[in-house]
Amino acid sequence: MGPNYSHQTCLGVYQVGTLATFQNGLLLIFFATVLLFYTTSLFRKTNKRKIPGPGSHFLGCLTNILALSDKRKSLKVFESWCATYGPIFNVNLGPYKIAILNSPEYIQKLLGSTDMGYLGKGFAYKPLKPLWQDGLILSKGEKWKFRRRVLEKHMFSFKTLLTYMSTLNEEGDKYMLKIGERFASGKEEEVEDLLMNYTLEVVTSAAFGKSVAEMDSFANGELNITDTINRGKEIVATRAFNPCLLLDFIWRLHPLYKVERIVIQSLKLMGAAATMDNRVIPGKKYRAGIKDDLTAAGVPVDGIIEESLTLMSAGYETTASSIHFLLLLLALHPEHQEICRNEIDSVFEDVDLCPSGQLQFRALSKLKHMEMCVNESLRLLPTVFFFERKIDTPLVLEEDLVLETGTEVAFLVQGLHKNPKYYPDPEKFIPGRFSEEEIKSRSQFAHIPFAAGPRKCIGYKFAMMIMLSFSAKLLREYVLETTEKLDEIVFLPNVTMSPETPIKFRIKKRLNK
Ligand code: HEM
Repeated sequence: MGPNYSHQTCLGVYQVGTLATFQNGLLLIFFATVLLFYTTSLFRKTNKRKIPGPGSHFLGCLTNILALSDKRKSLKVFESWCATYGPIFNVNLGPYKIAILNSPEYIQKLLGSTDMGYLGKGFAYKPLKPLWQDGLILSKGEKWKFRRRVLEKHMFSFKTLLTYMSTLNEEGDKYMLKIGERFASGKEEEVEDLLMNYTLEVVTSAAFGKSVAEMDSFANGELNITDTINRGKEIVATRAFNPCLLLDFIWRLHPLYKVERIVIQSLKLMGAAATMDNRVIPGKKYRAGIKDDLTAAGVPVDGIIEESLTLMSAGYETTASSIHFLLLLLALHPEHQEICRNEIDSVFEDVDLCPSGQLQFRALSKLKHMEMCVNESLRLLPTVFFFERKIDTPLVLEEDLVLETGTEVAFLVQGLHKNPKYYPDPEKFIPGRFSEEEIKSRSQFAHIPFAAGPRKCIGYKFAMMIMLSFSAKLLREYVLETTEKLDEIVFLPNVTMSPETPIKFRIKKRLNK
């Protein structure tokens, strides 16, 4: 062997004999292959930690679609996935693979970032597009940024929010009377339709300076806003939960496709009515609405229509359902109702905070227990139970855990909100979880009923004002009771979370005021 190994280089042994050269060549190839395999597997390990989840086995796509096929059970399935799979997991819905972020730390990395690559919406919003067009919820990039800035400045600034108090008082008082009439017999009744009409009224007044009746008169009585939006919801929920129906050629064969055409026509009427100038009636003062401000900012008529439809659809039903769930939880917890009522009484009896029974903006900040109850009810029963992004910039969660560009990333809000690490005894209604100290001790990304970060709900402060002022007026006048049991109510994933059957209340006039 001696003479053949006489020439050595730093890279290895240079052979003179042919056989030796061949053998060593094989060895070299072998080692190179091992090295390549090792480094690529290392590379894979550093960049693609295996993400667990119900969709990670080879039949995942089928089992996940089947698991969600029964709408009565789907919200519970979401919750059980969140409880089982930890801070991140994959769900596989046919052509769509979705990474679910299920820990405040990971959620903060995406929602807390201002990177425009994290602000785009994913496949689940496709059914909304024909209805809401390219309004704020669906738009992205510079268009979204500009419209968001204009709407924040004109519709949701502190100064503008203050002006909504008069509508909240006026409409609130009107609906207290309607509630009194509905429940006068002492029988159990539903209240959801009244809440929907009330929030529709306050949102249209704020956004367009018009009442619902005025909007309808502009459309020559052809418009039923509630029906239009309810049918729209049915269409969106049907498509969103059946990935096949997201394919346009299949959707066109579905019976609801024809209904969608009618809903689109009706929405066009609604958008047009929202943007019409108010009739001049001597002595009548209108709110300005967003039209003039958006026009002045250079938004074209089509843009004003799409933003009007978006604000109305996004704002009224979410808020009505959130009040509905709050009333349910207060009816189930008379002890908290009573604490709220004491607090409300002291506000109503203060002539500065509530002159002539009209709640002032700063009165709302005194309703501390009420606000904790609102936050706790949004934790337990978050109306918007799901939202999603499609990322255009890689998202580094850990050194070895990176979500690539193009990944669909979703948030299952109720599952996150029931993590015992952040909310011990998560099924219980404990408003004290939202005391100032408790809030400070927890990541703000552990409570996301309005999402979070730059694309957080633009109307959340307005929604809080509506919820607080309405429930304060209600508890001042009435006592809420129910024979419902929370764990027996089936909630459906109808775009927003809705009870399968109407929730019944007994709302009695208060005797000890
Ligand atoms: C309790 C009531 C409400 C809840 C729970 C709620 C929840 C949410 C959530 C979770 C998002 C984020 C959705 C996503 O990222 O896809 C959102 C966005 C939005 N919400 Fe709300 N919302 C409420 C009330 C309102 C109100 C009163 C308005 C307006 C009048 C409104 C208008 C909007 C708009 C325009 C967006 C899109 C913001 C953007 O993408 O920049 N919402 N809302």
